[in-house]
Amino acid sequence: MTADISLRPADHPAIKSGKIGVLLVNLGTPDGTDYTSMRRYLKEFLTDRRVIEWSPWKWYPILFGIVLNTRPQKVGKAYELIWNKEKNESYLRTYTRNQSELMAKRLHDLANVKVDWAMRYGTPSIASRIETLKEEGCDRIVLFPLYPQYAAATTATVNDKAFQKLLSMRWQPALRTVPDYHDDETYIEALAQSVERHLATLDWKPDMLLASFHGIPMSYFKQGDPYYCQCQKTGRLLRERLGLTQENFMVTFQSRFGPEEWLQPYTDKTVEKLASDGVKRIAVINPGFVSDCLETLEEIAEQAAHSFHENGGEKFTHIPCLNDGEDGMKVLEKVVRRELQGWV
Ligand SMILES: C=CC1=C(C)c2cc3[nH]c(cc4nc(cc5[nH]c(cc1n2)c(C)c5CCC(=O)O)C(CCC(=O)O)=C4C)c(C)c3C=C
Ligand SMILES: [Fe+2]
Ligand SMILES: [Fe+2]
Repeated sequence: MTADISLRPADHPAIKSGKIGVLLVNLGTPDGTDYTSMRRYLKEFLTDRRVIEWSPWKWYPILFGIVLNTRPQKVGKAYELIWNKEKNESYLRTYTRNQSELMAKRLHDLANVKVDWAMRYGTPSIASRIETLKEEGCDRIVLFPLYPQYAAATTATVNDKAFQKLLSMRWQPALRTVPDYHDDETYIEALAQSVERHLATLDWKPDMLLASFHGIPMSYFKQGDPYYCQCQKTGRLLRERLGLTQENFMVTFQSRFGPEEWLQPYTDKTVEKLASDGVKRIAVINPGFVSDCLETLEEIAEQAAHSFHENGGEKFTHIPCLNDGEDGMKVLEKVVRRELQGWV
């Protein structure tokens, strides 16, 4: 039976439709480096149960009693060192916005597609961007968590947040979530070329290349998170493509948080040990980060470099993330076009 359009009340809202949205989502970032902005950001981040899986009964007294009183100042100072002063924002935000604008240009042949970006924590929120895409007529949305390797703490929490928004909508858009692309050949090639191009600008060659990924607690891995295995595979494919061996290439894990055991080997301890063992020249790449951010620019390019030199190392270089460069955009475009199949 077809609906009788004459039954439509005069005040029934006119709803646009027929378009497809592509929503790029990265982790998030504080709006400023001041205490209040940092605290707001960390509170949203660290109350996410996909990130901290401890029961709130155990975690909240520590979070609200200690962490949120001390960490905002400490991390705010670190953010200040890597703040994009020209735009007054973090680089993660700058790169994510640029990726969205560049993606829109690259998809110009698809007239019905609109591209936008959001952050899991902070602004612009996933809910606000889904709302806008829907208002603009998108009844289908490709949701792209910008993580090459799947982790519940990153990919799943982006998906959760999007579906949570859909819970409140009468006319939901169809939602497609983008899977990981940890072994995609365009991605591996882009990483390899970024290493080769960067090393060609130096007048020295590294004795060791570290591929440093963000860590997760070991318990998350034991419960079935595929993240560790995907990082290992990305690392192996990159090593093979670069023609390196296990003597001069290592996968390590950084950014430990809290007292638990995290994935090992730890990047900071490895950097110290390599220097103490007499390795003089190292390079570090962060294949799991689509864009440079606090964890790459401060923790690796600043802190790890400092610790390498303190312990007797001589040359340290950080290879930038793919960011909004041509090769990185090619990877993101390939994944998006693959996921748009059947819809365009
Ligand atoms: C238990 C805590 C954390 C888990 C698990 C975790 C996993 C995880 N994180 C990223 C990527 C990023 N993390 C970033 C910052 C950051 N991460 C944590 C904690 C966990 N992350 C904290 C508390 C912070 C904030 C800074 C700090 O207080 O140390 C960022 C940088 C954001 C920026 O604005 O620059 C990224 C990116 C991945 C990929 C991951 C698991 C796979
Ligand atoms: Fe993190
Ligand atoms: Fe960190």
